[in-house]
Amino acid sequence: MTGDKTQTGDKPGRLDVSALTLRFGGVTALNEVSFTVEPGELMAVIGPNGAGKTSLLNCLTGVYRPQTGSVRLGAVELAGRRGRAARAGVARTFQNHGLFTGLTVLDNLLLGRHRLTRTGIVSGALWWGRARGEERAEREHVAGIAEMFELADVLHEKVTALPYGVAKRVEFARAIAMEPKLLLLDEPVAGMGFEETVAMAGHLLDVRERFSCSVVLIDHDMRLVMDLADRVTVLDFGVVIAAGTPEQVRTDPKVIEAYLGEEE
Ligand SMILES: Nc1ncnc2c1ncn2[C@@H]1O[C@H](COP(=O)(O)OP(=O)(O)OP(=O)(O)O)[C@@H](O)[C@H]1O
Repeated sequence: MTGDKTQTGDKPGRLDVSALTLRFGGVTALNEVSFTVEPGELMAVIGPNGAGKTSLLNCLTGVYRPQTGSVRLGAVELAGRRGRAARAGVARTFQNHGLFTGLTVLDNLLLGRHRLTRTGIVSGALWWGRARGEERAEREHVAGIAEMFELADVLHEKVTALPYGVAKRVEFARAIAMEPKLLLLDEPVAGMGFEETVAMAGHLLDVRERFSCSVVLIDHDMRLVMDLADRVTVLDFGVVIAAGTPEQVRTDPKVIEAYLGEEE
């Protein structure tokens, strides 16, 4: 079973976050947070330090169990259901990439495909021919993704040998290899220089053009956010203080006030 059938009319791949409240003791990290992301849409979630962005991502992946509220991806309820998110088609990148550093780029990308491969270990042993055929197809698929992310030259390198910016790109590519319905990007350009940031922004645009997954992007780089997002949700002390297009949010007095003193 992959999830609860909650109501008819749920759009596959639509993220529906509803009245999410998460407390840590006396701290309310998220307070009645609601928003939706349509398939193919890029939603940026921004806010000053401690606003609740990471807590939100952890609720979307079922790592944190909110006290109240729901997180639905299509018809599947994810809130508090650890382990269900990946099966439901959620892929996430991390602030400090979450790759297997001792493995090659190719193996990391193939591991991203694991959820999607049909032949398990036992059936693979029984149906060796089918397993071989599937493996070949997987390698070809992954090679195409590596090409898209300009990783073809480093496919057989171990991740540990790669510069940080390239490793972040590998992680992004691995998330795409999972063919996600919902892609969660946690500070994809953090720690990158200007050129690497521009390159990453290009890959983000590429992904938006070629795939129809819903995307939630968290980043402190306002230029990236404002350039790429279709809509922006602004959190402050766990509360949604503004939501709208980048232009609407940029000029919102509540947002300007929340960020006063935050800029370098
Ligand atoms: N595991 C935890 N235990 C207790 N309090 C927590 C925990 N995780 C987060 N918090 C608190 O919840 C609030 C929101 O934190 P969160 O890390 O989600 O904010 P953030 O917007 O991601 O911040 P940053 O931009 O600095 O990463 C903060 O007050 C934080 O101290």
